[in-house]
Amino acid sequence: MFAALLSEVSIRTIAVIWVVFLTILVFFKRRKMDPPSPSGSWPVVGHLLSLGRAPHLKLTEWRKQYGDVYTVRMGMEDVVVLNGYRAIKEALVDYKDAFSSRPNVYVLNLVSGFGEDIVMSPFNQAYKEKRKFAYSALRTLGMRMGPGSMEENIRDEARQLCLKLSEQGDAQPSDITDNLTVSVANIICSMVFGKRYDYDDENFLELSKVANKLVAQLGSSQLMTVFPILRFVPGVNSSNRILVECMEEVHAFLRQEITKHRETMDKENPRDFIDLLLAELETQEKTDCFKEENIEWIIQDLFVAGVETTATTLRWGLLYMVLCPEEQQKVQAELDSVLGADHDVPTLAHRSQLPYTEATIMEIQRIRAIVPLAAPHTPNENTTFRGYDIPAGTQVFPNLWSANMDPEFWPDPEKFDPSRFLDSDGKVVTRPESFMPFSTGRRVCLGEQLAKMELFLLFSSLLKHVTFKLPEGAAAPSTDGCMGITLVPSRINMCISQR
Ligand code: HEM
Repeated sequence: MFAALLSEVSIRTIAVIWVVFLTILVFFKRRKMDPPSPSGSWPVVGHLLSLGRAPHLKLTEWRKQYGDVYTVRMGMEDVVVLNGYRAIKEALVDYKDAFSSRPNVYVLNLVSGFGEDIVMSPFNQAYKEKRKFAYSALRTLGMRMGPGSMEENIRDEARQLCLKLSEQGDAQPSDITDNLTVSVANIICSMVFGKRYDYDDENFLELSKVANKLVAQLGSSQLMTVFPILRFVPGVNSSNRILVECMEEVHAFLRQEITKHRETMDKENPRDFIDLLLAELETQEKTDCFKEENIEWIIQDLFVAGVETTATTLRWGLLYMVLCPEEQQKVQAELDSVLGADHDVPTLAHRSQLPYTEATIMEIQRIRAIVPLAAPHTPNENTTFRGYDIPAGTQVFPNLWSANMDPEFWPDPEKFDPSRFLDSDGKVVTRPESFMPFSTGRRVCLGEQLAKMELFLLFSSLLKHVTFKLPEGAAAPSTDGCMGITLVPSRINMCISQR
């Protein structure tokens, strides 16, 4: 009986100790902390319906309620959204080792050769070598002086563009999107292929048509980005097929150009980006990180990431110039005072003497961040950020729009006001906080310097030679824009008068 009592007591004791132990364990074990998430997530679609056609606006609005770091559900997947300058900088700069990779997203993988390029490459040794090479090639080409230099190529395009607009005349209001796209594409062609194309060159027109189709298709493949399974659904998967066909055409063209370069190149005197790539390939073969197949994908990156972005920024610029004619006049007055009666297009040396023009370009990039959610990032491994657990592979969106439009840094953010970027001496404020059109950290835009050169030379040349106006009695165009792979303004017909 004693033995039975003992065993009952000890069983009870053991049970109590076990319960206490488990309670302590549960209490002290740190609970997995997910970032907060807005209500209204539906099965299968998650928050997609609430995000609507302007996700950057909804995500920025949710910041007020859910803070700088929160989660939204995109279809069946959780996405962490970083809002505001501080959270974005902290993640992409202070935690750069954690947040510099790219997630596994089917459509993006498809158009990047499954990470063979730079933009969508996971953060690894091969990425570092591709980016290092491309960065130094752009620098090498950018530092060349005189005829054939990057600056001279851009100035040539600026002249051609102004000439084209003067030929069109000002009788009929017109939209100049296509002209801008040709100019910017030709700048990349000069840099990559060592030659520009005439506006009516058949090869060039064909390539532009395919490239535009590719970009448009990418914009309309967003449903497949969220639900990759749709690529197996007959009928619905047509966009997948079109993407593949467009890419095959682009790559066939690129292969031809690469072959021609290989046959004619002189290693000692690289003419352009392709020559530099081919020369690099020979040295890189030793490390095995940077291979033949990367070449086409890196070149494709320069076109996909470098043409629509720059042309779209210029389109927003002209839209704000017609909406704010007093700002257009201020820029033109500054250009006239510095350039005088010189009819040629400005040079980069004029930049420091044209602070208002420079500030206007910065304001255009602030008020309409054309890549409002940057490109998706992901942590390489499970990461704790601001007390939240973010598993490896989770998509992370840096909401650049929320930084550029943050009222704490930019009072009355919807007001177009270039003077925000000038200090009390009228000088341009360099590196202002909370201004991130090119993102920040390790994956910051590779073409930032080139884009800045293009924006300055093309925008100042246009305003030096031409005044843009809305047709008499026309309604003010919307500044909402439409989200594709970039935030694009609607096409607007403008009166273009020679100055
Ligand atoms: C106004 C024009 C441009 C804007 C606003 C812009 C903006 C951006 C943004 C926001 C990103 C994503 C950064 C991130 O993931 O955090 C990016 C990446 C990139 N951009 Fe640009 N871009 C522009 C022009 C260009 C040009 C002209 C080129 C090259 C010719 C270029 C090449 C790239 C590349 C290669 C990446 C990927 C960088 C990486 O993942 O390491 N961009 N750009």
